[in-house]
Amino acid sequence: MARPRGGAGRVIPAIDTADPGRAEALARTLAPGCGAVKLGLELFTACGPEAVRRVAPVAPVFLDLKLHDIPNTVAGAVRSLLPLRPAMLTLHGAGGAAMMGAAREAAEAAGEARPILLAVTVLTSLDAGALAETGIAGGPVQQVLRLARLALGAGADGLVCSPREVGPIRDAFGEAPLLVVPGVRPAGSAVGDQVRTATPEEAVAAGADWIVVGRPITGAADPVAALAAIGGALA
Ligand SMILES: O=c1ccn([C@@H]2O[C@H](COP(=O)(O)O)[C@@H](O)[C@H]2O)c(=O)[nH]1
Repeated sequence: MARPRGGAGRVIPAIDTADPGRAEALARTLAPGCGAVKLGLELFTACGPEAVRRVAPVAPVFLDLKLHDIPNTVAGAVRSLLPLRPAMLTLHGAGGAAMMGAAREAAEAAGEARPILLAVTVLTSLDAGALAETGIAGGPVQQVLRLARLALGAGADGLVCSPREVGPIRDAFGEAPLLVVPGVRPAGSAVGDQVRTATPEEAVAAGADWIVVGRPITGAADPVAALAAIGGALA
């Protein structure tokens, strides 16, 4: 999947539902106005690979399963997912270099069709206090940069981070890493459980390649119009 040049191609709607019919229908209506669609844990735990098979013919799939286990197990999970031909796949950077290296090695078996491997850094729902409760002092930016270095050194193609860390990552690592950014909220929309947020325009201006937007699109009265309004305002 090529790096987007701007506009609607930068937007990845997060389709969080347990209903595969709704997922497929949303993907069909949103696909012409976006770069890919994101399917995650809610759909996959409800319906498994079949849900991905239904959506994959409609739009490139960012499969956000956030794999996090011992290296052998994660490598096996990546091998099992390859037949679904996801365009992008996530694993947790906190799983460590050996785990991410094993995932990369397993993904290589797909050759040209290898999914983009993205390391999730610090979840966008965590602030400094919540992160400290997990034993990590120093705040999100420091931890994101630490995990970014580890992940990029271990073979990840890019990172998932909040809009707040995009600038520091670009300063530290330049243009090479692909940056996929959730925690994005159009001005005036409900933040919900997201904590480290910014607007779509702010995220892209900071250097995000793709932005992930879920509920502000899927919960809108007119999801196509909501997506178009976001994509249309982006550089
Ligand atoms: O740090 C992360 C990593 C992944 N996500 C996922 O992105 C979407 C965001 O949905 P919204 O409705 O726009 O909040 C969701 O699927 C998360 O699992 C994230 O938010 N933060």
